[in-house]
This record gives sequence, structure tokens and C-alpha cells, in this order.
Amino acid sequence: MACRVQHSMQNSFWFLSSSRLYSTIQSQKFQSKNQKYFCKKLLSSSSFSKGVRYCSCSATTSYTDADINYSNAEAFVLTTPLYYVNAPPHMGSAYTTIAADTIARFQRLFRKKVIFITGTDEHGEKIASAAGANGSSPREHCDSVSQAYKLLWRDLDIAYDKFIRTTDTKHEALVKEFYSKVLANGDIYRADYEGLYCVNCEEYKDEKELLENNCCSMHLNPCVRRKEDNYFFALSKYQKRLEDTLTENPDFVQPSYRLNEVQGWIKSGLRDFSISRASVDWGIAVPNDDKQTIYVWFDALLGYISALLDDKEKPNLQTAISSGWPASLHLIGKDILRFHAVYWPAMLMSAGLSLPKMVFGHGFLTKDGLKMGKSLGNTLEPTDLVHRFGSDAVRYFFLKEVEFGSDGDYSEDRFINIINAHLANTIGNLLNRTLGLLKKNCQSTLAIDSAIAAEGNALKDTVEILAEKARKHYENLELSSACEAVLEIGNAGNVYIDGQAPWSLFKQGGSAFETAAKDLVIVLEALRIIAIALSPITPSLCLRIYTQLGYSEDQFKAVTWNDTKWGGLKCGQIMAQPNPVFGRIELETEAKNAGESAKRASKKMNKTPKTQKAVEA
Ligand SMILES: Nc1ncnc2c1ncn2[C@@H]1O[C@H](COP(=O)(O)OP(=O)(O)OP(=O)(O)O)[C@@H](O)[C@H]1O
Ligand SMILES: [Zn+2]
Repeated sequence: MACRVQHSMQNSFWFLSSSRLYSTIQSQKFQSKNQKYFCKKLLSSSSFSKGVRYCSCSATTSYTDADINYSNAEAFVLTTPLYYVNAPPHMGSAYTTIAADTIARFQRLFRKKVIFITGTDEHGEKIASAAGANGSSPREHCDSVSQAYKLLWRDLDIAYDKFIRTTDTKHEALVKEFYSKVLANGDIYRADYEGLYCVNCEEYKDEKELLENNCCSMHLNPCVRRKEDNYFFALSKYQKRLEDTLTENPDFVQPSYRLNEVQGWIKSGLRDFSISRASVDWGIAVPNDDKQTIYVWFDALLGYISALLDDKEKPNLQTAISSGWPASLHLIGKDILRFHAVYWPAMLMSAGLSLPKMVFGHGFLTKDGLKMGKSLGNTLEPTDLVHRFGSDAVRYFFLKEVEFGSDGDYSEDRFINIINAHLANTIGNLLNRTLGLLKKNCQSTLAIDSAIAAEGNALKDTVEILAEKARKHYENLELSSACEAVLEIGNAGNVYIDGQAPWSLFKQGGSAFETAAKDLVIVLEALRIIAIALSPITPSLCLRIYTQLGYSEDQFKAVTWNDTKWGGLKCGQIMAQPNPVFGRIELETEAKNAGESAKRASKKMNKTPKTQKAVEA
């Protein structure tokens, strides 16, 4: 993917209240047998096909070239939520998608077939009223907001494979077929219902869960009392099966502490829920009753399956299922855990379809302690951040600073400090000064193979251990720790070069000169490994590092995780001219640029949409 964003970015303010220590949870996570089973399950559905010996919880397991099976047999299918188009995307929507893209890129490094699904959820009352408020038709409104998501994903280097819109014809066909299957199974009936409804959640609420004045605890708006004659899904019939499923597969819900919450909901008794609306026109008509439309959640969840269909294929469940279902991983925010871990499995059981292998509910990006969201309007604008700091900075910051699973608050000061310290200094500057020395003393050419240069060298061992650590963290979805492990390689490289001081060895000449030339090769090899190991998180930056090391873009695209092994750089390889790969964010320049960039960003959002192909490139 070509680099589109400038890296001499400037500054901003956010900050993260680091919450629970995810690493503690993760170490507990791997103590139980069941959880080992889970790792086996996830890995066998992902990068490896040989089962538990690759499980990243067996800390002593290391793997060799021959162990890796670059199998294409089973796809790794992962999904983000289909974002509700009541308003344009914000940093919260971007957060899930960046994490999913990172996981997809990591899986692709094992030459696994990956199907990364994202998209937009476009039906329902809230969409109809958002369109009305804009003076546009629901269709026009959906087209425009859905396009804003695609543009943002392009800006953030999100390489999705499928983008599903719930207004796509193929989706509608599948929802109707699914509804008919559930009906045929005797799980849909008609009844009157009266309850308190939160339009922002698009959900009837249990009065016990509400705040004063019947306010929704997440959206803080009063719920409205509604009475309707609806079709209901017999969720209560699935209580026992759901309980058993979670007992048998405790890792179905991740992180593990979210499982208790889900089990609590189920234990408190599952109530049937209404799956149609008589008062909403903007939706898929209920088969055989066009006076009602299908409830937006019953419709949207099916998007994970309809996305698997190619546009040219006849839209039916069987074809879609055979194209990659069940999903390996649903990545969602904890706000929609109930829909994914209770409603969705029960719906799939009713239709006789397999359950996804895992649902991971991450935490919230918050503002003043409240979930950042479209309905509350307390959002951070990701396009603005990307224009000011570049996609790599945005991707790295949120994945590094928010433990995946926990909540995190944002500060622009923290953003600037982290990005300058980690990407500009530890990694960017290490590369730049090493290449500068190589140019001055060795005509930018490597004097020795990196494998020979590092014989008996402790840095080589450190780098290999850290790269392996990063791999395990990626597999466990510990994305912040994966960043940390790669950053440690950079730190070790800096300590090494400072300790060896090749600049003075070069001046001494003779064997000292040779040692210095060797040291540069060693440090550049460490940087090559960084460029691969960090590529799922900062793909554009890593491409720039790789090309500075004398490789082509095609060579970068062809790397696999296996290339993180020491020894890639060979004698005679010519490095590119040193050119900073990541400029420091300077506060004064940034202050000037911030306003300009915000204008540019808002203009861009209003531009005529590019073709689908361009957006997906
Ligand atoms: N503050 C946030 N932090 C982390 N993820 C978020 C945040 N807000 C939204 N998301 C992501 O978007 C999903 C919800 O999508 P949705 O389109 O409903 O956005 P929303 O902004 O939460 O909407 P609303 O504010 O109307 O509830 C979450 O499950 C999560 O994946
Ligand atoms: Zn609500």
C-alpha cells in the first residue's frame, strides 16, 4: 500500500487513564486447561494448523521454520461491528477498525487466507430520523455516511476485504431467508409488547438497568414507553443451550472478565425479544407481512454472513456459509456484547448455523469518563488526527496506549510525547543516524552478512527473543504489549550503538573500522526486523523503513513473519540515502497547522466519493 501521508507531523492533546492491567488477566487467562483449549482453537483457526503445540500460552514453545504451516485451507475471518450510520465515524469507530486491521495484517504475515469484514448498519428508526433532520432521504443519508466510513478507512490504511452495507440487495435476501428458517423452526411468534425503548440503543430496556427518569445509562436520554404488536424471537428457549455453550467454551467471550457479565445476563433469565417494528418503515420488510420491518439488530448481525457473498453470486445462506463461516473473531466494543454473545448465538442456533469462534469486547475510548459516541456527540475527529499526525501515529498511539480490553481517556500532550519518543526517536532516529554513518564511512553498502556479523553477539539473541515475544502478544490480542516488545528492540539497538560508538571506531581505522562496519550491519538488521514486526500496526512507516534498507515495495509486500529471523541483510546490499522516516511532532508548527488541517479534513469529507476500487486500494 502506497504511503499517502506525510510523516513530519505536528502535535495535539489527549490522555489515557490506563485502567486494568490486562497483562495480569492474560497471565491468569492461560492457567486453565479450558483456556489452553481455546488458544488451540483460535490458533488452529488462524495462523497455524498443528494445534496446541503452537499455543502461545506454552511460554517455552519456540517454533522453527519447518513448524510453520502456511495453510490456506481455512480462512481467518474477522469482523468489526457494522457501524450505525446515524452520524459520521469518530475515533471510537476507528479504534475497533484499526485493531481489526492490525490483527488481519498479522495473520496475513503467515500467508493465511484472511477475510476482514467491516461495513455499515443502515436501517432503523434512528437512521430515518437522522436523514430527516438533514433534509435528505434515508438512502441518500446512508450513501453519504457509509462513504465517509470508507474514506476514513482509506486514510487510516485499513485493508479490509469486504465492506457490507445492510442496504445491499444480497444482504436483504439473506436476512429474509434467515428469518424464514427461524420461523420454520418455530422460534418466531406474534405478541403485544409494552416497554421502555432507547432509540439510541435501538433496544427495549429493562427498567432495573435505567437511571433516574428512565434514562439510558449509556446515552443518558430518557427512554420512551412504547406499545407495539410485534414478532418475537423465542430467546428463552435457548437459555440452557447458551449456558452449556459458555460452560463448555469459556473462551468464547473475551477478555475472560467479560464472560462473567454474559453469564450473569443469562442466569438472570432470558426474555424473548421483539424482532420487528410496526412503526418503522426504513428497514427490511418482514416476510409475508409488509406492515412490519425487521428489527435493526436482527437484520444487522446477518451482515457478517452476507458480507461473505461475492456480488455476482446468487444470494443464499448456503453459498455465503460455504465462503468462510463461521467467523474466527468478532471484534466489538463492550457496549454491544449482549447482542453478540447472547442474541446472535441463539439466533444462529435456531437457524442451525455454526457459532463464531470468539467474541472479543474491548473497552471504550472515553472523554471525561464517558464513552465517546455519536449519540452523546463527545467524539474525537479521526480524520483531523490523521491529517495532522499521519495514520501510523494514530494507529500506534491508540493500540500502544490503551490496553486492549480496558477503557482509555485521551490527551494530546500524551499523544505527542509517545509518538515523538517511540516512533521519531527510538525507531526513526536510530535508522537515520545508522544510515548516516554507513553513508559517510561505507558508501551506504553493507560490508558483511548480518548473520556473520552477529555471531556470538548478544543483541541478536535479544532481538530474536523480543520478536518472538511480539508474535505471542499479537496472537493473544495483546496489542499494546506487542508494540512494547517491538519498541524494546529499538531500545536495545540504541543502547548497542551508543555503547559501541562506531563513530569513534571508524576514526581509529584498522580492525576498529571493521568492528564499526559490523556494528552498523547489526543495528540495521535489528531495524529490518522491527519493520516486519511492527508492520501490522504501522504499515506505512514500516514500508518506509524497509525501502531505506534498500528493498523494494514488492519485497516488503512479500515478507512473512518468518523473515523476523535474524540474517536477512546480506553483504553488498546498498542502503537508500538516509532520509528521516518519521519526523518529530513540533509543538509550535503543530499549533499553526492544526486549524489548517481541520479545514482540509472537513473539505475532504465533503468531496465527491472516489470509486469503490480506489477506496479499497
Ligand atoms: N468510545 C468508543 N470506544 C471504543 N469503541 C467505540 C467507541 N464508540 C464506538 N465504538 C465502536 O463502535 C461500536 C458501536 O458502533 P456505533 O455505530 O453504534 O457507534 P457509537 O458511536 O457507539 O454510537 P452511539 O453513540 O449512537 O451509541 C462499538 O461496539 C465499538 O466497536
Ligand atoms: Zn441507550
